[in-house]
Amino acid sequence: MRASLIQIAVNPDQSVNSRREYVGSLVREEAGADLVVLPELWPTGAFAYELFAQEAESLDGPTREAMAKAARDAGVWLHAGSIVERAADGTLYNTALVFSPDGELAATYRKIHRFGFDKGEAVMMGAGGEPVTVAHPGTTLGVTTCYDLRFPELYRTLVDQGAETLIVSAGWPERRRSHWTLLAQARAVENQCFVLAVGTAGTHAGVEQAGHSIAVDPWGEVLAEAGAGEEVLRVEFDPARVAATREQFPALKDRVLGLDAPSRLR
Ligand SMILES: O=C(O)CCC(=O)C(=O)O
Repeated sequence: MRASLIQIAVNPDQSVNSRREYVGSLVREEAGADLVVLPELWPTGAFAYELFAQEAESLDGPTREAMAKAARDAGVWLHAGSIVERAADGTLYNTALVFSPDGELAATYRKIHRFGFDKGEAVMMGAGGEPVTVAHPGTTLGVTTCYDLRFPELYRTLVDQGAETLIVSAGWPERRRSHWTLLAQARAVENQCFVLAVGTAGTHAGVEQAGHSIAVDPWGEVLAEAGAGEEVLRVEFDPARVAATREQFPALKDRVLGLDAPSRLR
């Protein structure tokens, strides 16, 4: 399985349309990959809150059109990062789009854990409520977005749904880069899954981005890690290692279920 993690900078001087063209051209260059993954909210930038309403689009909008075409042209499975989705009732969502190689929209995922506490997407967007897996022919994908990475119970749910490769599409700040790396490895180890975590580079809306997209194997070893700048991180892995790891070290079988705490502690 060959995966390409496209780590771009969200340059505020570039129009959203020209960024769509740019990202489409980067996806086309990955023809031959089995999976291409883009970061969270790359059309606007994850922290460019003032653009959310202005650039919100429906699931039939310009990003879907551009990314469907890029997936088709390249003949790849494409996790096209996320967009600010405007739903029919006007609610905004941080919604990830996954395309099959014929350009069909194979899945959408509305981010469940909204970031910002009392500002940003936490107040501007609705919360998704459905964990999403995708039956890629090589491996079952679990689809997650950025802040979700801090909530292990979501990943356990995805594992229960059959996920073997956990995708984290993000716009993670440099200030908490150590958490990013640590949590990506933790989610891989505890779930005995591959983790493909893709962030953005550069600075937008005054928030320096961590970059450092990372691919981790089911033993927690880092297969590849990007630097801080724009980069395409290419990684090859054998999805059969998930089953092999779970057989050799069957910790998932020792789970004790039913210990759930109240859903909100504060
Ligand atoms: O949890 C974090 O530190 C970063 C989360 C974030 O930036 C996001 O979800 O957009």
